[in-house]
Amino acid sequence: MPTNSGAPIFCKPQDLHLDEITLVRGGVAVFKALSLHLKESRIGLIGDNGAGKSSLFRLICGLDTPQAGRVTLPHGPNTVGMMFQNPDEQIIFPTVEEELALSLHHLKLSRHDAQACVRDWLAARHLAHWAPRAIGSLSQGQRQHVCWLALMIASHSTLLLDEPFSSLDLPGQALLRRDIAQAKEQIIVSTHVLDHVRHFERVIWLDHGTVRLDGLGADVCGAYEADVALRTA
Ligand SMILES: Nc1ncnc2c1ncn2[C@@H]1O[C@H](COP(=O)(O)OP(=O)(O)OP(=O)(O)O)[C@@H](O)[C@H]1O
Repeated sequence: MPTNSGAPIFCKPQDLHLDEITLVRGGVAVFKALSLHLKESRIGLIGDNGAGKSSLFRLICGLDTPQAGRVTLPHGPNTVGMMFQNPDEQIIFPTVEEELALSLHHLKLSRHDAQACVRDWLAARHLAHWAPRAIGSLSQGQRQHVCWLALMIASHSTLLLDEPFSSLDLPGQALLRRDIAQAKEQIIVSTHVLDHVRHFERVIWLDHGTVRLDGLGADVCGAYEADVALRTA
């Protein structure tokens, strides 16, 4: 049974390699010979709309296959979990406990036992009342939170979070920031709100499918802000 209580234990981060990736979507080349080595525990992904952030995530988790090049995940694709920009693209079950039970499929439990595990896990996080709730009765932000819970209860090595703060209220954003800080998994966050990644050890600025800048969060976020200020002056 996975837990997230107590002090964070950082396992060895994934060592993801993208080598000379070319990806075409809708007839347009999103990436041409893109190479990245992703090994840090916390990585931010920033850039304008259409820069390629979601496309990069889709490549890493195997939803898209590159036309050329290779994505290498040392521990296999099942160790990568993704939180979609739109929770409705991710959630498939009608209740919270059923949705979270899906994340435990690797334990090969009966449906009854998996849902009991989910209820215990939620109770340990003071969220027992969420278990029976119908997904249809949740707000967009609450559904986004369910998607995050579904990732946390699973046993992935790497979590890809595509604009995970976009629908969350201020308390929800603070709680997610705390969860991200404490999580043992490698986490890559795509966001337009730079303060969520400015403190990260690494931020990658994507610009029309290329890496414009790659380095310390504070440096890369500052450079992107300066560029945006110039372009919008
Ligand atoms: N389903 C699709 N079919 C064809 N082209 C797509 C599709 N989704 C995205 N694209 C194209 O791929 C490029 C990269 O889009 P992507 O969604 O990866 O950008 P993004 O950086 O995540 O943008 P945003 O900040 O708006 O979420 C864009 O040129 C976009 O038009």
